[in-house]
Amino acid sequence: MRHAIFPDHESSTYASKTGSTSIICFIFLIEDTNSCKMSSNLVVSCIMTNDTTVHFPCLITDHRPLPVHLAFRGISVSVEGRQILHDVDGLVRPGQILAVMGPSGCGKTTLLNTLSGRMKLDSGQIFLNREPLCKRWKRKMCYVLQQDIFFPELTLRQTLEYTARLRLPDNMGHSQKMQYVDHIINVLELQHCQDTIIGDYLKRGLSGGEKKRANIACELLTNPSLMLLDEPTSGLDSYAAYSLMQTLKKYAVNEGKTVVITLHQPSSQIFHLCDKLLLLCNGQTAYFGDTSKVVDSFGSIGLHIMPHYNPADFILEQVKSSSDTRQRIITAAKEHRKHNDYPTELHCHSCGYLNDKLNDHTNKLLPNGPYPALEHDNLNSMEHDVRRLWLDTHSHASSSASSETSESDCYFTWPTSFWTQLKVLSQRNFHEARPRMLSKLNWVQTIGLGLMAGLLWFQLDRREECLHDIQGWMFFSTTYWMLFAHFGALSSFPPEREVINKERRSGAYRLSAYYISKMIGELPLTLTLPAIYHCISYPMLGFHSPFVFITLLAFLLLNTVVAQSVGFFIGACCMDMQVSITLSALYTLATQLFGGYLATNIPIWLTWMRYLSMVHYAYQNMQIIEFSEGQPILCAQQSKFVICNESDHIPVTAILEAQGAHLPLWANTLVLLMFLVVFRTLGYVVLRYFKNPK
Ligand SMILES: Nc1ncnc2c1ncn2[C@@H]1O[C@H](COP(=O)(O)OP(=O)(O)OP(=O)(O)O)[C@@H](O)[C@H]1O
Repeated sequence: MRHAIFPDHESSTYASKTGSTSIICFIFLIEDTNSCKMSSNLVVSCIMTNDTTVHFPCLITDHRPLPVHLAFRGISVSVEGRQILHDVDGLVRPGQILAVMGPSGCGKTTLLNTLSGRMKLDSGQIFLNREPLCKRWKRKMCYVLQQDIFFPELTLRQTLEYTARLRLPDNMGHSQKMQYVDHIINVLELQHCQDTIIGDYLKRGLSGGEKKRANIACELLTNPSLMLLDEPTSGLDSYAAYSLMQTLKKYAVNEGKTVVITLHQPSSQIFHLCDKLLLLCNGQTAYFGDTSKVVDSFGSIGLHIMPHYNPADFILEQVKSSSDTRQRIITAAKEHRKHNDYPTELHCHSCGYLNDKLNDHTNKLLPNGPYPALEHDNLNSMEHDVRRLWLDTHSHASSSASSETSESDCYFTWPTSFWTQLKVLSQRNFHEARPRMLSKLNWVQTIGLGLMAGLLWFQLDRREECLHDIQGWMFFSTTYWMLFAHFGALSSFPPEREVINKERRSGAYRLSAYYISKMIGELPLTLTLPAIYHCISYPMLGFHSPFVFITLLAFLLLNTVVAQSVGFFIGACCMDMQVSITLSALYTLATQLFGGYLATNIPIWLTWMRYLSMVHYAYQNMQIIEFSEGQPILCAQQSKFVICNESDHIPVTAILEAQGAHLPLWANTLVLLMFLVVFRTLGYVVLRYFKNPK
């Protein structure tokens, strides 16, 4: 182990060679400032490997490219009582690509889910640099899903910038984060499409291959040490697939990344880019070892490849052929485990590294740390290097790892503070929701409707004959904006939920920060259109005081925000859009029916339903404001109000009593605010405790 101090960490490349062995350098920034500035000192810890030149971008303390040595052994996983993986082993080192291959349904994705900590093991062990997999390691790994999940309206660059601001730590300056975005764009050769929107099936944006690269770029931003990629080449043409794999290979080698990738039917070029191969057959290991040796290994059991045949196609055909052949292959793979060339780390199935208390005790007695099995093995030079690497990174990874390590013991911190998350997510929410919520069509609809309502109820007199029309405008306005906000929230949630779940799974931010930022980011957008509508239609109706104008607007907006909260809650509860639409239709229709305008003589046993109607409270308050201010409502000659026998005008109380029981202004306002708080809180609780992505 050698250390060197470099005065200038802006230099992004460090390469050195000593004789035939080159040096991989892990750059650790000793923080003497809040951000990665020119004056900061760098400690470069150099560890011998037989790798080649290494290139590092300017990185940050928390995100130093800690190399990861991934070993898993005896992995068995069941889903719903069915065993998917049986006793699967594997090992991959920094700078290497491990390809997981096998026929469809053999358990490739399940294995990646397991390695990423998203699925529980029945038995087996997963170690990263000798530490059992735990939540803290999630920060050091990325999982690129098969599906490309993004906000379609954002450009590639905006997507990457928001991801960088959210997932890179606060002690990294903004310009550094942007520099890092540039670096990743260059690495993945995405310069030409960085200002193109991601797009979806409605609006064209990035091509399929560019989306795949964008997906990988988002994950690379966190500078993960371990990359898990689920079929990144599927759906790409052979050139795009090869080019992507080449980029990944270059990146893995240059930056010391450990890569595990599932592949369906790779070309022979892609196949040979992978260093290690784990071939699965019905969840069992059919081969694990060097990719270059698989054909020989199959040859040794009588399965010979024809000349010029793609080895990937050949081995897949063999594991899909007769059950006899499959059994032969699986038996040979089991036999291979006993050979000397099988990785030493995978030999011992029953002993743990750090979980095993006995080992732990022994380790304290051993000067070289907790890995007795290696001590006695005949290690080749690579094994020595790896062991040294393990011992070293182990000391950086966890100083407390000498005791039993469990999920709960692992120290986990968010990459950014709550306030950073709140700020960035609010901006992103605003940015992402603006084209959707303030679309041209929505503007046309709002202005058109405002004019229509204004013309329909134009300059109404304040007479009993017009009372029903004034109430009609109020009821229509509250109901329309209730429906608009409610269904808007409902339809925005399902597509967004996918992105949020993906980001939450990778531990990018707190749910609370997301939830509050959604309210903050979307609030101005939610309020804009109803405010425009009100500004157009109410003056046409008969503007009589600025106070009434503003107060009516306030209640219309409060009603809109409350309706949006109920929409979020139902959207959060229902994974199925059809179910949420049905529930929402029932609720909003009931809200209208019991609002107090369409039906005034509600059967006694159903009157309690009106208290569940948010429109009821907003409508009541609007009437209180409208009819208690300005000119009184004059009685008709044949008035239905008893009070008109004694007076020439109708007081507000008489108007409200005609609709049944009513509450004072403050009580209606309080109930509306309670609706707001209760439904927002319930939405959070559902997302937090019932829809928590694993
Ligand atoms: N949640 C689940 N419930 C029930 N069965 C499941 C579940 N997840 C996976 N399986 C089953 O486990 C097996 C392995 O699935 P997995 O997705 O890991 O396969 P795969 O090798 O990745 O397939 P493909 O190459 O088609 O993506 C399949 O038979 C699948 O039906």
